[in-house]
Amino acid sequence: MATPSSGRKLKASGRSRNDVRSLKRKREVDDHEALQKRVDELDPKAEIKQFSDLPLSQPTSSGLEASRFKTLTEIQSKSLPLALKGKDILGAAKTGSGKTLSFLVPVLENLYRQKWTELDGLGALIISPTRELAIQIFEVLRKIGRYHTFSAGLIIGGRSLQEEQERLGRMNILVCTPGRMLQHLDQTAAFEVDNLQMLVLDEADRIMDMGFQSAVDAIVEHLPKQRQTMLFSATQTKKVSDLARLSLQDPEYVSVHESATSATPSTLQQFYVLTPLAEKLDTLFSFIRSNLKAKVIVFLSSGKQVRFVYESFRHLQPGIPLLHLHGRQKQAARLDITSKFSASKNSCIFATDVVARGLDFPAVDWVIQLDCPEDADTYIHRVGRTARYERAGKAVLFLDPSEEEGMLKRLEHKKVPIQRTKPREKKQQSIKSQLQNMCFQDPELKYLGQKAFASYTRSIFVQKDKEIFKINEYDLEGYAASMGLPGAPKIKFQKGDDAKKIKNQPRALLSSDEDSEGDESSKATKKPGVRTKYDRMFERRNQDVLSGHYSKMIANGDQDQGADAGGDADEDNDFLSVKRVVPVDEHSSGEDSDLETSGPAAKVIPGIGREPIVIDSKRKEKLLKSKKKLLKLKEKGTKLVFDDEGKPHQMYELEDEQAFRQRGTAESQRAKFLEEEAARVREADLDDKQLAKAKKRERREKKKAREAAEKAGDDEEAPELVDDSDHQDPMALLASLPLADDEEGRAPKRPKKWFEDDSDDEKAAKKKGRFIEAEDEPETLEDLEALAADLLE
Ligand SMILES: Nc1ncnc2c1ncn2[C@@H]1O[C@H](COP(=O)(O)OP(=O)(O)OP(=O)(O)O)[C@@H](O)[C@H]1O
Repeated sequence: MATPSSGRKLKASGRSRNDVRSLKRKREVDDHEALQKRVDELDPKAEIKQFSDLPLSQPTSSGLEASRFKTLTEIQSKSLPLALKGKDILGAAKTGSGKTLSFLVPVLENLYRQKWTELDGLGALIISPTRELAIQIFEVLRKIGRYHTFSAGLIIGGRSLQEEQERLGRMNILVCTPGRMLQHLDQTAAFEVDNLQMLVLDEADRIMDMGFQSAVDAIVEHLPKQRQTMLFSATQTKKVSDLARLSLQDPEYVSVHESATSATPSTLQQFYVLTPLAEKLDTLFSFIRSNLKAKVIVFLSSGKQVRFVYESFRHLQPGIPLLHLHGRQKQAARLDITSKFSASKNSCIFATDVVARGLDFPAVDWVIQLDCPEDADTYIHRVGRTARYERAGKAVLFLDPSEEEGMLKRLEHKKVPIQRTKPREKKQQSIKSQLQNMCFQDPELKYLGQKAFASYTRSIFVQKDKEIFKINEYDLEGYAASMGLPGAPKIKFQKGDDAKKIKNQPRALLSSDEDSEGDESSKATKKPGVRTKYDRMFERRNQDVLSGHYSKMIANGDQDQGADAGGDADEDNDFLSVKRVVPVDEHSSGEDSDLETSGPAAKVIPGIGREPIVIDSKRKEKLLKSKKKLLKLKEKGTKLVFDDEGKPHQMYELEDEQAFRQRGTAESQRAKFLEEEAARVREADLDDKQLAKAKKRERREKKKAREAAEKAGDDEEAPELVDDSDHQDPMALLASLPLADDEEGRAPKRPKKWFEDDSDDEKAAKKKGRFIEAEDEPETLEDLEALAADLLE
């Protein structure tokens, strides 16, 4: 391709525009042919040291030069000649050793040599496991590819699908995350991949593992089989099944640390400290306090752990800027945080494994692994955030005594040199009481702590390597206390969960809104209720990591029911939950009463079922004093019966088994019970019948008397038939009312509406019929006798 300077020279010589164009084209053709020839002649085993010695196009060479890349790293020197020749590559090299250029340079070059244009569609697809890494790769591509005319795009979600769809059709090179890419392949009609020449998987072992398995397999299904495929990772494997899944053809395995004595950079110093679970927050805080001028990354096992440690340490103000990063933050916030950390000279970032792979933060001094990594590979990637590209760096792994033996064995097996160190006694300080205080005063922090505790315990429980992670050997009570919690929350475990599968699940599957800090389900289920000043406060304070937790706490008040539904379904997947045992009167006296201390004007109505209600204004107080309102909030009560001594009992209680057996076998007791009950029913039946008979007789007599009075035309005397005592007795009064068949007492007939059918009339007639039947139906022998006597009369 002609550079701007060559164009100016040609113009100056006075040739016509067409001449210039055809000359330019010829030169390009010559360039391409010469370049192809150089590549064909390139010895793949040649030890090339400089980029300038490689057969590279002018735009790529210029881009590398402008980015100040001159000398090749070992992995680049070994893999680039092969990759430029179009070979499939399995590349393995230590963290920070320059793998990114090992695949980006061939991507640019191989498309360039094929004279790829916009009309040719997608030529290369680069897949990364995380958004941050995809962004980073894209940035490097932009830097070294700045003189090329290819169009390149970043497909990582976080913006509207439609927006991405519109641009997708025009892209030559795409950097993407698996989930989003698959979404486009399935949904974007104009997106053609039939022409694809190259597929690259960065952090390939991670992309090929369980969490991404189905997405990656589905993506590969869409791609043409005839292509160049390159896999890179610091922990690359030669798993045959993976190679088959990606249909690699005679891949070249390029490994630069297989023969090395260590799998980690030689400039990295690695230590571990034995610190029981209950002391590790103290040790971490003491460490941070002693390294205020350093740039530190602290790895934790879950987003909730990250949030709790970040939030509580922030309150303790250790004297160094604190940041936190996890997969559930909004994309913009994540970008902001990564760039803040990159730019900072001294700061401490608490993070999940979302930053463990590939991220190239400059000049990180320390990598602390507060929670033990799930395996040695994760360890290697985490420590790889420091000591990058020949720089020095230090890493400390915190190990519970129960984890020591198992983890050291795994690290040794992976050629990780690590030595024990001890925290300085003098510098060790305890933050336990401060955390207790904070949790007591701040229910949100306590809630966050409980969630963090649960997620930590869960992460231990679901770990596959039981030689390292022995759940019963951790001092969980002590850990809860060290977090400032009033007790270890009860955790309900569900067996059969696969740690890696859950952990590695693409976010799109974990939550429908992969960017949202909170989860959709809780949004959807949140009922409109009384907005308290705390609600308003948290809406304003949406920068605070706790606000999401507060709203969940409110939305998911039935924690104590052990339900945990809706609340944290996003991350917990509901295979375990915090299960607080709340005594009946706890709200009034125990734990949650500290809600009261969180606002001077706030009151808490305790013990009305699911959650305390914070009242912050007189109007609301009045509102809630209404019995009707309270009844709505109340759970349905349980019916109790009281014995002679006034003790409450459930309606149905199981009696003492021994006493039951003493009374005979169940069968005999049943027979006896049936017999007794039958006798009782017979007796009651008799009484009922007699009563009914007496009433009927009375009614008949009254009717007769009334009829007699009517006949005599002496209507005024009729009421006299109802004596005084009858007025007191509602039954008697009812009996004096006109009967249903009595014309006078009948309600005036309603005019029939047009849309009415006759069924109502029929029903009424039937009803009437039944009523008359019931009135006159003889039930007993005495009834029949009375009826006969009536007839005879
Ligand atoms: N040839 C080179 N000359 C100078 N610097 C280089 C060269 N290659 C890479 N680097 C620099 O080295 C650092 C690490 O490179 P890169 O991120 O590619 O490492 P990596 O092997 O992919 O690491 P990880 O395994 O952690 O993903 C980057 O800052 C990059 O700019």
